[in-house]
Amino acid sequence: MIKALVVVPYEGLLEMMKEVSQEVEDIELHIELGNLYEGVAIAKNAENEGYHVIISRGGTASMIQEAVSIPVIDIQVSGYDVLRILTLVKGFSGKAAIVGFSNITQGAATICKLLDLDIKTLTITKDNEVKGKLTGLKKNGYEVVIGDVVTMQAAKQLGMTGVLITSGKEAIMDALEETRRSYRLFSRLQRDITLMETILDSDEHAIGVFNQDEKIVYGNERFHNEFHWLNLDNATDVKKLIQETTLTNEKQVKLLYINNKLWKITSCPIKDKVALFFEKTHSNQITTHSGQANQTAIELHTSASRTPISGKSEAIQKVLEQIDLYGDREEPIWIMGEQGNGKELVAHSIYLKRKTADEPLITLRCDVISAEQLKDLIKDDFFQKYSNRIIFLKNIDQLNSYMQKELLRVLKDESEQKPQWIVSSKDNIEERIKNKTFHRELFRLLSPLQIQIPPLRERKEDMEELVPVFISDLHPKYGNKVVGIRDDALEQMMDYDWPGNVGQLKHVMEQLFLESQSYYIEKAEVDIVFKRLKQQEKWNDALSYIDISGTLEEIERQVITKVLEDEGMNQSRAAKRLGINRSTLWRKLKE
Ligand SMILES: Nc1ncnc2c1ncn2[C@@H]1O[C@H](COP(=O)(O)OP(=O)(O)OP(=O)(O)O)[C@@H](O)[C@H]1O
Repeated sequence: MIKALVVVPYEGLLEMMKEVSQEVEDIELHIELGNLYEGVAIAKNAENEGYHVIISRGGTASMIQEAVSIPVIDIQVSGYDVLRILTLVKGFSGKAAIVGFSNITQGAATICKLLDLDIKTLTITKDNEVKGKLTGLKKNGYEVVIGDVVTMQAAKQLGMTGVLITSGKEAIMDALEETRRSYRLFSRLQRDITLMETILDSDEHAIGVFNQDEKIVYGNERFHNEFHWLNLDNATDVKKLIQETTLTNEKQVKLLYINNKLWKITSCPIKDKVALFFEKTHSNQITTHSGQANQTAIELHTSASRTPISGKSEAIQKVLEQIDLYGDREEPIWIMGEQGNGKELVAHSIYLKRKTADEPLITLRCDVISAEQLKDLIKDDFFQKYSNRIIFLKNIDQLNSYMQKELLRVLKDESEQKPQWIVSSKDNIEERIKNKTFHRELFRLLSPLQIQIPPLRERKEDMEELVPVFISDLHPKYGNKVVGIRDDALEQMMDYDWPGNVGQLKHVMEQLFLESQSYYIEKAEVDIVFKRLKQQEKWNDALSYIDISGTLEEIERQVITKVLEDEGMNQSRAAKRLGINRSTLWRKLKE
């Protein structure tokens, strides 16, 4: 049974519709009175309530059509309706005109022409145009206006005679026939759409279709599940991809990192829209490794760091030459050096030399990834999938022996093509191989080319270049209050051993920059920061003896014991340092 809502703009039609509804059996007709905006509001509700079709008339029908997505049938003004009204107005004295939406005026104009009647026809596109048209007619001596409800209302306000074109039964029967036709067509289309939607919803890709303003117009179930938390409209990389696809009108494939996840996105132009297919790999499940807040195992650098490598030492000059040389080759490169020594920076420089297209550098954080995650990646053929990419295995020495073996299996698999590898590790790797904590074969396969970066303490002259570079790097962030460092302050810095190397120097420079009181960083300021640094080191040292795998009480006990030792077993001094009184300290030791 077809469920139709009839929105009638005037009462007479309501009565007639009620009469007709008694006669039809295949359409369930619900009739409501409502003109223009009222009618639209009623129709919108009906759509939500599951009506199949809406039937209305004139301007109200046109406005409803704009507002709903189910079929809207217009009770057309029939030739009989116009003839009926023209016969009526023939008896009127005074000039007459027909004013209304095109669905009323078009037919009327033809009939007037055929019958050679002197009746003017004026077409409106919006209800608010009626008043202006009628005012003009009145000025030109017209007294009678024929039209829809909206025309009647305006005529009344202007003191003109308004004649409503009412719909006869023939027009209503025609509309019902049209309702049946539209319903059949619409249900067939709806069935096809439902089938297509079901197919798209069962696809394992997340699919989103965007218009040229980068606004989403369709998303399959997967898309909404994956991205309900993400306002994709604002993801700049996605926007860029849509713009590029629109511009080139060509299919594009990109790896994008959206909210900590790696996606392979295929972007296709479809008429004036762009469809994005988001491919999910196991790597997407790689999120935070327990204990390492906010660190992801896979990082994607679409534009790798272009920080220039500074340093005038022979060691750094050699590194630069090696980057230049190895940048043109394809074999794996192993970069060795202490923590914070620029290994990642060197890896980025090599990537920038080697990359051929706009592909991102894929960094696998071996210090963050879990065995489970690595297994997932291998199972998902991650390394084969990205075999035309450059993959940076950062801190490879952090892999446990099981994970080393898994990786080795990938490397030894002759049947598959491999990505270009860049690897970084601490420089004690030979020692690790000797004491069998690192796999010799893995090292051999990944290190045909090697770059060794000596620690900063062995190339202190580099600090003369690094310090001003870091100061100028801080200007955009904190302003240009500091412009340099006093010679004696720099010397003081050079005396230090820098266990955290350039990364630590960079961090200390930031502290000095922020704390400095003048244009030049003074030695006294360096002293203060160093004092704090040494205190910190002492604590780190102490903490390194403390095993944090135990309960809070066990850890507390270890801290108390360490402080006590530090204070020569003097309980008063230890209690003071810990901010507790002596009896509490004593009690805690006894527990
Ligand atoms: N020669 C250099 N010139 C300019 N900046 C440098 C240089 N070496 C290192 N840096 C900077 O020092 C910081 C630490 O460097 P990077 O992260 O490359 O070290 P790493 O050896 O990979 O460290 P880790 O082993 O701790 O991960 C970065 O901000 C990097 O840009």
